[in-house]
Amino acid sequence: MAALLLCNIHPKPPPSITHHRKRLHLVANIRLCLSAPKPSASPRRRIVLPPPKATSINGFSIQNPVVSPDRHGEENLELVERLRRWIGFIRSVLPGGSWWSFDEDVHVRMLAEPVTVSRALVRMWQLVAQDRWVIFAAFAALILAALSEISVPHYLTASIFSAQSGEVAVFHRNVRLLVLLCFTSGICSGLRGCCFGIANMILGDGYGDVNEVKRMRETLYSSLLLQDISFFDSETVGDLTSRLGADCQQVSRVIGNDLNLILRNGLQGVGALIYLLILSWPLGLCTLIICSTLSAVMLLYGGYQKKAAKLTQECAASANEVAQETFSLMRTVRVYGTEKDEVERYKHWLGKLADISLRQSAAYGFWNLSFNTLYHSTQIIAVLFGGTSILAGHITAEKLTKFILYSEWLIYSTWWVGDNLSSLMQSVGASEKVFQLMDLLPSDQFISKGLKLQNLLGHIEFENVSFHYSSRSTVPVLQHVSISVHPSEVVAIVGLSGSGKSTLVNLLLRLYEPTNGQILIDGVSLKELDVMWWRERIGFVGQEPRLFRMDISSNIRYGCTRDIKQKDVEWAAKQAYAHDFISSLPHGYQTLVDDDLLSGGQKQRIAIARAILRDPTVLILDEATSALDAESEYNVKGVLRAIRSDLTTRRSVIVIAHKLSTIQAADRIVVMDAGQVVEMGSHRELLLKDGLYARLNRRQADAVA
Ligand SMILES: Nc1ncnc2c1ncn2[C@@H]1O[C@H](COP(=O)(O)OP(=O)(O)OP(=O)(O)O)[C@@H](O)[C@H]1O
Repeated sequence: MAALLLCNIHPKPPPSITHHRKRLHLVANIRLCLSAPKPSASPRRRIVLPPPKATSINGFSIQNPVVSPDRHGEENLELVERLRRWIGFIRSVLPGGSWWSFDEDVHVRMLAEPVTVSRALVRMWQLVAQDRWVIFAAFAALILAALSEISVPHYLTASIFSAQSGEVAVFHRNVRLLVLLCFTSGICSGLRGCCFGIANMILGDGYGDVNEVKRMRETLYSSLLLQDISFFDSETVGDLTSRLGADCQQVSRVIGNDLNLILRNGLQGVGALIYLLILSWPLGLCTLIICSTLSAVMLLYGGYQKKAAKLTQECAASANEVAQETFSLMRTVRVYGTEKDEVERYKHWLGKLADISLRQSAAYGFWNLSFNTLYHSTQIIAVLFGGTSILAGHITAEKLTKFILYSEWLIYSTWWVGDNLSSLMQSVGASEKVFQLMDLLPSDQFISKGLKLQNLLGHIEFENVSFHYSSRSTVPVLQHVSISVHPSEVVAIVGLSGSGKSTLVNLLLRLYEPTNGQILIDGVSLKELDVMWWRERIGFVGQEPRLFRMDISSNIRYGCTRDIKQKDVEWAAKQAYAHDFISSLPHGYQTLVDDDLLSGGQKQRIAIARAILRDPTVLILDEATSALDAESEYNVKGVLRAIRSDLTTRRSVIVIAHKLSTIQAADRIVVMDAGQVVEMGSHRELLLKDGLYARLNRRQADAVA
């Protein structure tokens, strides 16, 4: 009868089913590793084999057998070799063996101290604290459901044995209680699941458009967006999107899933243990010892899973990075025919992921093995000691049945706690990077409130500015640069590629800070100005303007804080000679574009329209006309001339150009070489000087001729 009850009432599935597939994978891999080499020589013919090659599978080195001309000797050697490999492999897969260690070349980049479980939980609590009522309701439902569920075996056994002994009143009372317990546990379990689900959604696992969902993703995203530009020089897009996607999802499972199940099973386990000790303390003590052993194995397993989770995270991010890069450079990949190479690059990381997953599955197998052995030990102990006690008349069959049911409950609860604890460890492992990124302080530029000048004239002065990028601190990019741009002046910056022209503009936009010297705007240090205010007054067209996946009108309006009407957008587009091509598109200004749907010249014209629409005091054009055809370039230059000569709007213009013909009319030309200003003057003055500018000019003229 006890066996019948055991089969029917326990609500949880046996642990071994879930990972059956993974274990098959493991077996297949081990078979692959140990399969004997195919017979390579017939008995009569002498075959000269190539020299033995060393092979390595997961760091387990295998030496191919040396073939002797003598067949018996050859077979013996082969047998010895196979035996040696078997022993080597068995030793490596035993707990603590080399097979279990993870690949060394997967580098986990750490930004701060590792996160402990308690710290991770505190951080998650901070994220859901705003909606703490959900968590409290979830815990209340959890406690009620757990208490109801744990009482079921008691009343079930009591009902059966009261029916057997013919106590009708007791039987009916027990059945009524059973029905009540079933209802309470059902309703409370439903409530618990719902409340934890909501908590999960708040934390970041939700995909609905419910208010305040995805708090973790939001927090992480805004923390990332407020970092200095140099941060993005060192982090890759694939890595960051991986943190925002898969890692946030993994972390958000903690409260809604892992913690929920750990608490439920923990509570039920403690209840079952108390009940067991009350029923029979010696038998209860035996079960407790077995459960403690299980807990010790569980802790080891949890630690291993945490490490595996971190490595999985790194490999997944690297695979993501490769895919992202390949997709964004798809045209280059296609033209150079490197699809296979890219697949290999991706496969490399997938291989590493599979490698980690294999070890995780094997660890899971060990964990299940320990569980099953210890689980059956409790049954044997119960039957052995319990049966003897029944025979001696110390306990009743009803008590023993209850004991077996509750000991099973206890051991399954321990198993579930262990299983969810390892999942919790994985989530904590994944949370490390997420929290470290969340904890990064925003760039100073967003914290400090700077000055806003009443009347900006646009007088720019670089005073002895030197700079190097922090990612290459030994390479000076700018050295002692001193330039001034007067209000309404057009200054062109020319020089060889890599001489630091764009860097100069980056400093003016405050994307980076000078390492030495300072930049003054109307006599005030740029550092003291409110950076958002300053950037609002700049119109910038970069070397390779990129468009957002939105309609053309929104792309032109992008970042403009003024109240803009559609006619203003069209005016700016006309000024940038973009109106005609926009109007010829099927949906005109409402055409959805992204970076790949327009030509380089069309994108440049939209970017110029965007800069003009801002009505900037300082206009910066970094190779802004490089992709324009001769006519558009001529027209756009005409617009720039008009903007400049418009006396009602005073505008300082900085133009960087490689085509020297485009900047001849500039008020001043600054020539740069290796991060230094080597010449300065008008086109005519510089030609007379016969220096670098004159040389570059001659070269370009020769190239055209
Ligand atoms: N984000 C960065 N991190 C590190 N080094 C950089 C970075 N950006 C540019 N550099 C380096 O700084 C130097 C100057 O680059 P910059 O882009 O300012 O040159 P440039 O004169 O504008 O070149 P080009 O005319 O080809 O655009 C180059 O050696 C470049 O490799």
